Amino acid sequence: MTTDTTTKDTAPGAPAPGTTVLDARGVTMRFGGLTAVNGVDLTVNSGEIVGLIGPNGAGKTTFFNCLTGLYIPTEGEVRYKGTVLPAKSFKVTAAGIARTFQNIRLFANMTVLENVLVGRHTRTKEGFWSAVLRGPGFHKAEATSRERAMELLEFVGLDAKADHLARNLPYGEQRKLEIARALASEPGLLLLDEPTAGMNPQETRATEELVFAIRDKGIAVLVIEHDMRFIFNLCDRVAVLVQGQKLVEGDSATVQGDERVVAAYLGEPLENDPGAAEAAEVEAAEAAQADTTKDTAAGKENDR
Ligand SMILES: Nc1ncnc2c1ncn2[C@@H]1O[C@H](COP(=O)(O)OP(=O)(O)OP(=O)(O)O)[C@@H](O)[C@H]1O
Repeated sequence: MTTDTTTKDTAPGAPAPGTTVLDARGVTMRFGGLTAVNGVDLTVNSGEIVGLIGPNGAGKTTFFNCLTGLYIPTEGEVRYKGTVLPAKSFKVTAAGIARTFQNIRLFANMTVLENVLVGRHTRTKEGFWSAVLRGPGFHKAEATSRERAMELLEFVGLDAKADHLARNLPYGEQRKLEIARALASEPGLLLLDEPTAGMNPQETRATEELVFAIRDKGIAVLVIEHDMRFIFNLCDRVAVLVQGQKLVEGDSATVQGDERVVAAYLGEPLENDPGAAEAAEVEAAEAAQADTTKDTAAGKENDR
């Protein structure tokens, strides 16, 4: 596990160490009669990886949407570095919050590099006419953007595939590309919505390392995930949402040991439950072994 907290390679949008980056207070989101998120407080500080977990339908994605300007909370307030967030998602991105989505949203027919360049648009000052006239300012900005995009691709391990079409990447690499694109807006806070969904154990492990490396660049991270092993390995702090409300918040050991959390998940097996597959495999192998032993014993009986 990478635990190096040096910030020698600090990202441009990274906040000063130890500051509150995100401060959500009393966030409530109602859809008609349904209260999807109910008075949730959550802070994320610089240098922190915070996890948001909860059963299906607990309100995690809705809460994320309230943090990124996709939804305007019915009640409550969200501040980023002390300033109340604007109500438009592109302004939230420009302010310094970037996100990935539960369902990958890449430009499938664009190259890997182009996808990252799209993510840089909130950081390029060159306007429409500059782009049309393609003057020296445009070319310089374009060269800088390409250079930064390639750096980010190298960071996530996709530089060799810069010219591939996004749709031709394997699933795990598409998720990495989404992260590179989000980083292209030079965020101070990165929100990851189920970054390991559909990944195999090796890809999940690589994603864990990538998130640590992002944190080591000074970017605060808030992550939703159903894979508990991933969350508890990764996060400095974990908040548990149940039916729209924050039930518990604390470090991994505190949350894992909280009876209310265990109860909230009862009746709904954890997705990617750590060890469940292996346990099933061992049980099956033991059962098969028992059968073979029985057959052999029976065979020996018959031989007599
Ligand atoms: N746009 C919407 N309109 C109406 N209801 C919604 C909307 N978005 C979410 N909901 C409802 O709000 C509740 C919370 O949903 P949400 O997707 O935020 O949960 P979640 O914790 O992210 O679940 P999952 O882990 O399955 O992704 C659910 O009951 C859902 O049906």
